[in-house]
Amino acid sequence: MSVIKVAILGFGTVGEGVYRTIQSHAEEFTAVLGKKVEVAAILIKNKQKKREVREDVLLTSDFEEILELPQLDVVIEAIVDKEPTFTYLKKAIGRGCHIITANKEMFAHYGKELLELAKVNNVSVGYEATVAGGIPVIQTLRQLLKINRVSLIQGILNGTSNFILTEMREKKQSFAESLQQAQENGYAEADPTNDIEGFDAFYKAMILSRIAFGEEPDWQDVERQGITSITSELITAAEKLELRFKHVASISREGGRVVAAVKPVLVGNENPFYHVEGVENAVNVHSDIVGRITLQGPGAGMFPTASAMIEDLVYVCQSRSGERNIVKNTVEISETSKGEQKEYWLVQGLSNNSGVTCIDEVSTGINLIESSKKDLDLLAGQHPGICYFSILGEVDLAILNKEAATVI
Ligand SMILES: NC(=O)C1=CN([C@@H]2O[C@H](COP(=O)(O)OP(=O)(O)OC[C@H]3O[C@@H](n4cnc5c(N)ncnc54)[C@H](OP(=O)(O)O)[C@@H]3O)[C@@H](O)[C@H]2O)C=CC1
Ligand SMILES: N[C@@H](CC=O)C(=O)O
Repeated sequence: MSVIKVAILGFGTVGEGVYRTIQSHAEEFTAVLGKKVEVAAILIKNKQKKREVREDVLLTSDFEEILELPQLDVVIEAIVDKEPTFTYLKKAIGRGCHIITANKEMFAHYGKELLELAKVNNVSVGYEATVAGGIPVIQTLRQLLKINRVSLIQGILNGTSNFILTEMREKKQSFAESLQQAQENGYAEADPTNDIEGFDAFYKAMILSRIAFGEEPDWQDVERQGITSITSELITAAEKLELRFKHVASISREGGRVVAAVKPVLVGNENPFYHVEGVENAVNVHSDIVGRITLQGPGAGMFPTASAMIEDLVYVCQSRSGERNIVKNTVEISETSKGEQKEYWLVQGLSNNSGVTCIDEVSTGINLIESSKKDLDLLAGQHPGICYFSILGEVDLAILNKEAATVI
């Protein structure tokens, strides 16, 4: 029986998960592909560290040794940083290998080049694991995009942030304790700033934007905010309003251009994101024929991510070119959200004489207010201590037992 020879770059949470899954699901690969899949080599940084791999696997810290293997069909990349990753993958494509990556930072920056290069070299690129861990969102979007016109994508795209927010709320743990737990579970990036400051979700949003809308917004125009400003006090105040903090990326086409934002928002029980807890991610796709669909599943971790990569392994072995005939059918959403209309916000740090309509002081120094985004942005520009979070959907004001709003 012929064999598909694979190299895995990286043997951390993801790389080891891919290796172990290839061993544990050997029969399924053979049944689906009609060929055996064999890991020929693994690239690591630290050669002194003990790894549990078969003796016939080449363990090396020199990528050139991998390129020189007599047979190499697929390179599966699970290392960190843009470089040397991009260079390695270009070389792999040049050698005629299909490539599969989990590295969203690298792919958000260089995905376009890699896809073009792959096309020229008649090989395929799998990047399902770059967005939302184990959820097959990229394959689903590819499928949806054939006829449906997508208008809006919203997603909880970072497992670490969602895990931290859940732990803080449910277990009353501190931010630092919750982050440490996420790191121990293998969810966080090597530099967790990427998770908690929203860079990771931003990269994922840009990858989704390219698939769904055929283009990305200007990166400078994307509002990116992480979860570091969310304190236990804010979480408790939100709970009093029966709301939960979720870190949400949204991408849509408005006014002839693609717009995106990545930031924490508040959602109520009626919102599908309300019940997305722990390391789970979820992606809502709004499109004209099917309406709204929600995909939900584990957004990080060893085997969920390995699942996305080994499904890609089947995909690249069965297809012969990168991006095939995707027609970018998208539709504009109406321009109602230009920041003019009044919305509800949870705001911390307002001083008296702010001139805003306060519905209630939910906790000391934390107010529920009604304002347009434009006015609030203006106020925050004048008073940099203010932090504010928009509430998606309705707020049940009956919870507050309040007669009337006041201007403060
Ligand atoms: N963790 C997760 O849940 C998910 C992670 N990803 C992405 O997958 C990638 C890997 O993440 P993860 O497994 O968590 O990371 P880890 O830090 O657990 O592992 C990284 C691995 O890459 C190796 N490595 C790093 N840099 C180099 C280099 N320059 N040359 C050779 N080897 C290198 C390390 O070697 P050594 O062991 O010797 O230190 C290690 O084995 C990242 O891009 C991440 O964004 C995507 C989806 C989910
Ligand atoms: N650090 C990332 C890992 C998966 O992409 C996350 O927490 O979502």
